[in-house]
Amino acid sequence: MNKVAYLGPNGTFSEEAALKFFEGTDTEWVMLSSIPDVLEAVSRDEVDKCMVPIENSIAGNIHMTIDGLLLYNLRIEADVVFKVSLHLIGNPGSAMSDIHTVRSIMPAINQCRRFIKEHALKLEYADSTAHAAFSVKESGDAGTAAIGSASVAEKYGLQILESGVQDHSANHTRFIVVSKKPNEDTGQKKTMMLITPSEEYPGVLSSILNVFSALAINLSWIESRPTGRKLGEYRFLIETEAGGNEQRMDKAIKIIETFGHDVHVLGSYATTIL
Ligand SMILES: O=C(O)C(=O)C[C@]1(C(=O)O)C=C[C@@H](O)C=C1
Repeated sequence: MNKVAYLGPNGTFSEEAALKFFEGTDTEWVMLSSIPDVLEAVSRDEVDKCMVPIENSIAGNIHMTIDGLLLYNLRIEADVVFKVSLHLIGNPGSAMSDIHTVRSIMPAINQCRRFIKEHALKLEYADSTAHAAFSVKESGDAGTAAIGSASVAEKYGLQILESGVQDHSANHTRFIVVSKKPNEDTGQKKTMMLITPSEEYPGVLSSILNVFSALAINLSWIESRPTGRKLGEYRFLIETEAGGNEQRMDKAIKIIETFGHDVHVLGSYATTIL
């Protein structure tokens, strides 16, 4: 049996995605109240794995997940694409015209910037969409609404005041399944690695990217994060569309290492579209 953590309380998108992805497996669930807490639970061996959001098609990368992955030196076992539809949800009896404040987790707020601006709503941040919905319910406040899923509205007895409030109707969040151990699975299609340049010099990133291009390895994702040592000094997370067990990946890593850069593979995995 696997012990799997995700962002709670009941009704988050993380919960919906995790229940669907692990459906039919023998799983014990652990709900935690923030994304950093979920990743920390894996690092402390309190759970075997977790499922966390890493990127959204409207709002972009979720840095608290990326930074937690790096902080705790965790591995990626799988990635999972999940369709997200966001709604403005308020207390029973409240109307759209009553709402002056909107509450949710930052990535969800960032997916709805246009709607929030149009209605000149004040922002309040919560640790999850479900926590925002729960606190709106608990307060009974008619002027504050949450941004969350249709199922969380139903779960907490709230009403949908406006549906589909995200900036674009097509909206997907990519989740990753994270553990402490490297993935032994042979069905690997993508590889995530952290590349830390030996030093800063003009063209350092292009020297790395050229290696993948020369070996015809497509990149599916790239993110730069500060090393924290000095302003302007970065390390790069690069995801390739090639499995870690492919010869061309082995070759790419060896060449990049001969440049003196550090290459750390976070995992090799396949994408599931839920
Ligand atoms: O708050 C939730 O419901 C979550 O599962 C987190 C989260 C996120 O942080 O991206 C997950 C999917 C959606 O993009 C909105 C919120």
